[in-house]
Amino acid sequence: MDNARFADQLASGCSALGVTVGPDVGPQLQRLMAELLKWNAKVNLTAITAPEEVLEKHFLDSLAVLPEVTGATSLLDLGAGAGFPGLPLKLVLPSMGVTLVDTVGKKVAFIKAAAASLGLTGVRGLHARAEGKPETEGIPRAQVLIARAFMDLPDWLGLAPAYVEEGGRVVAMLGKAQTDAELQARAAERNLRVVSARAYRLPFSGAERQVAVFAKQ
Ligand SMILES: C[S@@+](CC[C@H](N)C(=O)[O-])C[C@H]1O[C@@H](n2cnc3c(N)ncnc32)[C@H](O)[C@@H]1O
Repeated sequence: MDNARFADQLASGCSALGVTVGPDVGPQLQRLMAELLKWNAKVNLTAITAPEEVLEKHFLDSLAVLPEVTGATSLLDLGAGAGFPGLPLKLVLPSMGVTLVDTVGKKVAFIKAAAASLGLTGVRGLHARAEGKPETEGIPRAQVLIARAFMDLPDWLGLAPAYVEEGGRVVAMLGKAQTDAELQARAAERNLRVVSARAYRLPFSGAERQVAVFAKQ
């Protein structure tokens, strides 16, 4: 994808999602895509490899949750894989500290290399398994905890509160939308409350997504 097409697709995708990004973000995302595709040719990081799909399914889907994340000083992305949604969010919110955790060493190695190549500060890639014991795992708590495609919602909500600072929130990016009643029920089981829930569609494929935010009762 050439520079002009990338810029055009990013602008129209952001506009469809109702999010705004600064002028530096496009070139940074292009560099991130180049790094991802270069690494992916050698080590399997993601099944999404067509540039148009990387832009939509990784980058724009990550940026779609900017409204839920903006204002946080720290973000913890559990099960970040090749860095989604944490890396694109960091590009738009550069003063936010971001920790990205994964059990797979090569994914964490990529996150670290990509952050270095982009000259990002305040990004930490952590090779660890999240099992609900942040101290023993060496995983820092954050104001906002986020995950995409990580665990089933009940398991995720069981694990998540341990990683959230007092007054913080849990952001769940869901491929399969839940009804309000289902979200309320899942939250109540874990002594959480639903702060917000919002459905959206990816701008080009029209694929359905949902983002739900939870806080401690
Ligand atoms: C389906 S991938 C999603 C990756 C990324 N969030 C995305 O949406 O592209 C799930 C990731 O979670 C990681 N993972 C699974 N269980 C984990 C755990 N307990 N702690 C940390 N990472 C875990 C896997 O290695 C995998 O990279």
